[in-house]
Amino acid sequence: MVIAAVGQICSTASMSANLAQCQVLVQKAVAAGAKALFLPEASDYIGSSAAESVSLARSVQESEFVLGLQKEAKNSKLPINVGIHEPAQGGTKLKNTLIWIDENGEIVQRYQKLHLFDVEIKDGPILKESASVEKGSEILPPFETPVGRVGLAICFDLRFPEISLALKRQNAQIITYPSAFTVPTGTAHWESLLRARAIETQSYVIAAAQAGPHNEKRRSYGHSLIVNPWGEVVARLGDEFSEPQIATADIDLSLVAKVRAEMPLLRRTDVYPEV
Ligand SMILES: O=C(O)CNC(=O)[C@H](CS)NC(=O)CCC(=O)C(=O)O
Repeated sequence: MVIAAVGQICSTASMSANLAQCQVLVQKAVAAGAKALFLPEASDYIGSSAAESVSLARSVQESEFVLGLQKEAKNSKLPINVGIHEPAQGGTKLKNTLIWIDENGEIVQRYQKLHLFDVEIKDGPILKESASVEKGSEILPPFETPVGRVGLAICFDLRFPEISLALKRQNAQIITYPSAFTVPTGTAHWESLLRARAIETQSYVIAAAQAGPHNEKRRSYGHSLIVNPWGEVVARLGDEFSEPQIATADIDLSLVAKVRAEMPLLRRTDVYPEV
């Protein structure tokens, strides 16, 4: 068994303050004996407008946030999965990406969010991610890590089971959903969707969440979770945002194998398409 840590922060437009929050979480994860730390979507910053978000984006070679976390990973020998922004080609948009920094501080995997969050909910959030973000175009194959074989997805991707099913078919044992869910949609759907993805893929689901007010206009739901392949919540945080927090869980890969062996989910791909 190995311990995984899920981290919860409240990012603002200040990259240095956000890095400081993540540094606290690295120390907490190391103290808890974790072998990997999972951080939320957009940990580097959350801007108060599309224009501000685009103007803050830096390449990983020039991002004080990413360089700082690489140093932390290397010094602590702790792999870190973290959501960031990167400038897209042309300079008018950015990419919403998720990187895996290994225990040597190297960026070894990168996934670009496939589904963008464009919503107009009456009395609820109005957000148009596609105005400032370029969508990704591929599912990243799962890769080996000290906590198991990890498949990457981000936030709103959670609502599209095709990605998690494809990752499971490619042998993922853990699926990540780093997020910055809105409060109304999180209240209604967050835990149900995460548990459903864990149950139907018979995988661990690790979902690090942004929590609390990022600026005057925007607030996130929090409630970071780790769910086991039987659908049980094995680590949970609340909506706290006053200080960065972690929760940890044992990742038991023999449980993944047991659940899959006891209840094989054999797809009828002769009837519906395989994803
Ligand atoms: O804006 C940034 O910098 C970081 N990106 C986000 O916070 C994204 C796009 S606005 N948030 C979501 O996808 C929330 C999804 C959600 O809440 C749901 O599916 O219900």
